[in-house]
Amino acid sequence: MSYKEEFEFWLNDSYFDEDTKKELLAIKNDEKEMEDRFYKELEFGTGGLRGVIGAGTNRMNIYTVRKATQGLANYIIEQGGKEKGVAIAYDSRRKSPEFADEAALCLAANGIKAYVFENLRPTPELSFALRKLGCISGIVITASHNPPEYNGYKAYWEDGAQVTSPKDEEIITEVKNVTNYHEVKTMDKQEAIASGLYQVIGKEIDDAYMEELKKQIIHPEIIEEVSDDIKIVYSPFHGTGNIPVRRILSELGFKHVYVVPEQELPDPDFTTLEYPNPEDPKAFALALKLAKEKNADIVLATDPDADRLGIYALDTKSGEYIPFTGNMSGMLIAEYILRERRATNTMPENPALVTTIVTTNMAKAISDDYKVKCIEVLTGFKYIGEQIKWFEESGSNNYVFGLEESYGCLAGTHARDKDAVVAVMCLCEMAAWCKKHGKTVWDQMLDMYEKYGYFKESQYAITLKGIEGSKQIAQIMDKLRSNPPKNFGDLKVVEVRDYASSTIVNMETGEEKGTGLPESNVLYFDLTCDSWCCARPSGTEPKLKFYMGVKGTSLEDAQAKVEKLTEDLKAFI
Ligand SMILES: O=P([O-])(O)O[C@H]1O[C@H](COP(=O)(O)O)[C@@H](O)[C@H](O)[C@H]1O
Ligand SMILES: [Mg+2]
Repeated sequence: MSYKEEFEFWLNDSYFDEDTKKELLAIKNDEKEMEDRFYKELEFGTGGLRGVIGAGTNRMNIYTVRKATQGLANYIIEQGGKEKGVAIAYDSRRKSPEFADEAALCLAANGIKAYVFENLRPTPELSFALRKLGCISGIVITASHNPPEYNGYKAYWEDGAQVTSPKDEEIITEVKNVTNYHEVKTMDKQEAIASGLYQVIGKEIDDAYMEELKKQIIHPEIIEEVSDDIKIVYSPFHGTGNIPVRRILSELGFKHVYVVPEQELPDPDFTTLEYPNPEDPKAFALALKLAKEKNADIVLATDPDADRLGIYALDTKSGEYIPFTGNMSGMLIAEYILRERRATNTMPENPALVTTIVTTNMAKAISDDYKVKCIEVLTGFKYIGEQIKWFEESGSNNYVFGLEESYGCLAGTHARDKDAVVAVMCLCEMAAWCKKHGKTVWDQMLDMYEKYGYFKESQYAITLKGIEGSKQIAQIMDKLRSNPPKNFGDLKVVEVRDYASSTIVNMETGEEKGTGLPESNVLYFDLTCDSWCCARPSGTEPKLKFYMGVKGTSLEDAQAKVEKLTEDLKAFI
């Protein structure tokens, strides 16, 4: 069907409700809007389905949620997993509880039991819950840190990680095969509850999740020692982190935790923020204000589904709060865990740290220092989750820590997705360790730069929306691919990795080798002087992302180098 036919179908078929039709009637003279809403179906990207809430096949609404779920249900049945059930969580976004119920009732109508959280919960808790309950699959209704007009659908499999290839493709095929909306099943909620196909979950899972988190604490005695002195400001950005983060910090004995009052309660409009993303410094305005009033040591914020953590730490010398990127906070936690596990003899045999191809190279320097293997995977925490599954299948427990540049990490294997609740906990333990040793978290970061090297990374993204935007993104990638730059300013391109064709080409010798990773639309340039840059279309937002990294001789030198590389890279776009 053309987009116009699809539009007419939604407008006229009895399957769609009156509000949906009203919404569509209002845009009937707006060709562009009509095309954007109907030219395709929402696609599974890095983090499942993600789209603007509204009527249309390319939007998040009860019909697209049900259809995706029918596809998932068909797949579950085909895989023989029907008896195991599916766990469902949702965040504080507009329509999140409704979409969660739609998904649950579609599963129930297919004879698959749905375990639905009583109210909002963090994404990592769902990852934990589905394994705890022995489910075949899991769903989180969330668009993570995207702007308020978005919602989404993260899909998990039995091992607790978001689906990767070939499962994602197999599920997508099943969803595509649902061509008739009338084939999508649903049932009455009361009936589903009465027949035992809709079960509400809550406290028992929360308690078990908290217990698992606590197992990651290495030095409870240090927390106790400094608990009177250390001050923490925290914001859940109107999302799911509020209750679990407060609870874990209080149970561990942290006494001075100040939650940003304006951002404490769920709010689907994220009224106090432009963009509820800890990557955005503007999102920290209220938290930093409170931190100054309280003279806090550290300032923490989690995104709405509580799988990303952003931090600022007080530099007592300048009196300023210093922002930490996801790479920096990830390294602080990684170094602490690796060091203290070595010191306490609690490191597993053949330990491994898992990072992604766009994560800081400091990860490699630290893991070398502690004789820990560093494994690099594609962008997307699901690939880190997949490694944990493979470790487990091989009968080992090598996994120590996993992190990516986009503010996500995971200590422990209770969840198979990034977990900002456990990250807050580890970060606060590390901050307590710093306090005990008379230094700030920023001092610790400086010590790490001095020891491992002044690694500095940056990101540059261009937002290109809609059909035109995705064409432009494809064109830029094609241009870079067909005619790869030989140098970026003074930095020479040593190797070009094209993850789409799984090849690494040496620019001097022409020698070719494989990337060893699944195919993905990513171009990576290895440059001279320990520098690199990388381009990839985002799988969750209409953006083309460029990542770069350098190694300097001092903080200032690294900063200048990364700025220069960013400018030189812009010349190719
Ligand atoms: O959005 P979240 O926090 O669920 O996070 C998701 O998207 C991020 C950004 O992906 P992309 O660069 O493709 O937009 C990924 O790094 C992350 O692993 C994934 O879980
Ligand atoms: Mg998130």
